[in-house]
Amino acid sequence: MGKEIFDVTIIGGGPAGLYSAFYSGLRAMKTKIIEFQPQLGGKVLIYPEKMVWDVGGLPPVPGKQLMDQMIEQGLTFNPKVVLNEKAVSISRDENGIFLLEAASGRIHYSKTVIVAVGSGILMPQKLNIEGAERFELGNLHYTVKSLKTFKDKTVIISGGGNSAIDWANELEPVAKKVYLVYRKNCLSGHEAQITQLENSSVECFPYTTISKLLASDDHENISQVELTSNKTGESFYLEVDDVIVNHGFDQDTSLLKNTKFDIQLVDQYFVKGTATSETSMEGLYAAGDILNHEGKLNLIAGAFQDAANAVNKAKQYIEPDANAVAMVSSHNDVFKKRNRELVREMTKH
Ligand SMILES: Cc1cc2nc3c(=O)[nH]c(=O)nc-3n(C[C@H](O)[C@H](O)[C@H](O)COP(=O)(O)OP(=O)(O)OC[C@H]3O[C@@H](n4cnc5c(N)ncnc54)[C@H](O)[C@@H]3O)c2cc1C
Repeated sequence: MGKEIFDVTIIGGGPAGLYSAFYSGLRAMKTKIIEFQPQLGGKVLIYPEKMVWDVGGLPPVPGKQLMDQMIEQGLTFNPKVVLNEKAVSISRDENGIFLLEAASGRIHYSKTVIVAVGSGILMPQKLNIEGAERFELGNLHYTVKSLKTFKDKTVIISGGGNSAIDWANELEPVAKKVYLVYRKNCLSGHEAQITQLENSSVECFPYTTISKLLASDDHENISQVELTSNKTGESFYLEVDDVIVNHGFDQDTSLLKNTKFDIQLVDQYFVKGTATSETSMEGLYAAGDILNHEGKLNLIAGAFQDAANAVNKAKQYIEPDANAVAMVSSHNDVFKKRNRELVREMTKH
């Protein structure tokens, strides 16, 4: 089978990658997204229940809804989406075509590349207890997908960082009882969140670790946890309905280090680029949290701007006579047919 060459291949399916895919379709380029996770959404997958206030033009919106809308927009022009695919290195052939090698052994061919890998591949640090993984389909959670799941439940949260504290505070009014266990004496979170926690009914166990998980009769769920004090070595048991673990994330940032040409990096990770998303390699652009430049805004709003700039540069790289920027959507012919359908729908009632 001949190799299929795309105009733009975007590595990373978070906000920057998704908006790049939308904009690339808008500029009529053949587009592919490669994403390691089994789903699109990027870091927003970590906070589906948190309210996001600072995306321009949107009233406060839960992360999940924002993510769903970004995915819908990103897929407007039907880019090819390759999930469960880890890009491991980038090289170029003698004709300047980029070769993206994946862990699966596949090679993706592209005229241009947009690196939108955010903070790299994030995997939650798992509970270090033998056999714990068998409860992951039951009541052992590494993220809070929906607060409702924990309504009137007895929940234990393990972790002393920002997210663990946030979850404890958010679950306190929803759950029957919330316990928080952490290895050290102090919590490392925002002052206001810690004060809220201290004034709540959340019961905290410092210097404590979950040392054992005891299964329910069906063997699928945890019914009790054994907690051990790091100071005295003494153990005790708590009956729980759910266990939430937030021990941070393992980060795989190897892609740019394995890349077969020099890309200028900042702090050995971030791509040193321009305010218009160019990197030190022609034809290769960056967008979102991975990009570093003087005007960089590490927000979703900033990712959108980087993405549009990256796509505009990619378009001109492939077609030097193309306009530097795309027509605004209200005047853009590609939306004419869709607008007619939308107006018909809006005026139906
Ligand atoms: C808890 C939390 C709350 C936040 N709240 C807000 C907020 O309220 N407002 C706001 O504007 N911002 C917020 N942010 C920041 C915002 O989420 C990021 O700025 C945004 O997600 C960056 O998007 P991105 O596409 O650059 O990167 P990411 O969202 O990190 O997406 C990168 C994607 O690339 C994939 N990837 C990485 N390496 C590879 C590889 N080698 N091969 C294939 N795929 C790969 C990853 O799996 C990931 O899906 C928050 C962040 C966190 C952690």
